Amino acid sequence: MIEVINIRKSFGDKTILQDVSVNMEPGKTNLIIGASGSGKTVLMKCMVGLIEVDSGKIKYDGQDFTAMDDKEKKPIRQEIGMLFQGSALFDSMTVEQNIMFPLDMFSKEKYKVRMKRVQECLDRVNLKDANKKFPAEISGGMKKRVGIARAIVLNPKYLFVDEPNSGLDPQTSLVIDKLIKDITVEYNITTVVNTHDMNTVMESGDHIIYMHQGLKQWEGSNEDIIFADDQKLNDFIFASEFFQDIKEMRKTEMFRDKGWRTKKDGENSSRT
Ligand SMILES: Nc1ncnc2c1ncn2[C@@H]1O[C@H](COP(=O)(O)OP(=O)(O)OP(=O)(O)O)[C@@H](O)[C@H]1O
Repeated sequence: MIEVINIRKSFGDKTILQDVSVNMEPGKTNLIIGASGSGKTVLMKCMVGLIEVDSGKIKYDGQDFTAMDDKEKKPIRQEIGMLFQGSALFDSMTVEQNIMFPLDMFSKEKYKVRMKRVQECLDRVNLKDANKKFPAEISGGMKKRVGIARAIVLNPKYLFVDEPNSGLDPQTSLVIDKLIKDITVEYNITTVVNTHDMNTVMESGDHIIYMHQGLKQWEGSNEDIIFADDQKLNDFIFASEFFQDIKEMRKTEMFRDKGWRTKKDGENSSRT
């Protein structure tokens, strides 16, 4: 689990994060959502230590990451996998070499053992016949898969993903979302995803954190979001009439499927 406890961050006289606290749980896809400039990336960078907080704490499984020096942070950093926007692959390396890179840096295993692990990860993300290809020779969706394979090659306990669907078509986005979610559950990873994609929110959001002007405005699951009455959240997620209608339809469906009673039935709404 990653605990974010009362963190604050300003740049000059501009406050970016105002007293944010949140727990990111293992085996869950924890999504950070919010408008451009609301502080999502700064929050994520504070969590991995790329930006130093002004006050507050970040704890990794109970260990106070913010109180550690660089040497003390190293073992935790080795347990963090990262997937950046645009996948950030090395253009001059093949797919295989890209995934091997973290192992070359941190593993003392023999080449054969490392290559076996590379192949396992390639198989896990369902990438076939791409080992010897260069990033320029594969599609955006395949690049994401390579990025995911590289992010999990060291068996991370924590996975940070920035905008997994940027530049992908809706269908490929769903496949990538599912892959991230499946891997999270399978390896019990604490996954933190920064996203603008409402499909991701509705499909993979076990735990959603909505940021508004540097504050944690709302948190809950993709099911809770249907029933949320936070005006700012609703304005953000269900901005268009189309999405508003879908929300109402989904709400009605969920009431029906789960046997909840609605006010429409002439009774008080009740969820159990
Ligand atoms: N290193 C920095 N120095 C000064 N200001 C910064 C720095 N990094 C971020 N900011 C400011 O912090 C605010 C929040 O930025 P952040 O990148 O977290 O937004 P975001 O919610 O991730 O937006 P987007 O969805 O567009 O990526 C912005 O006003 C940005 O200009």
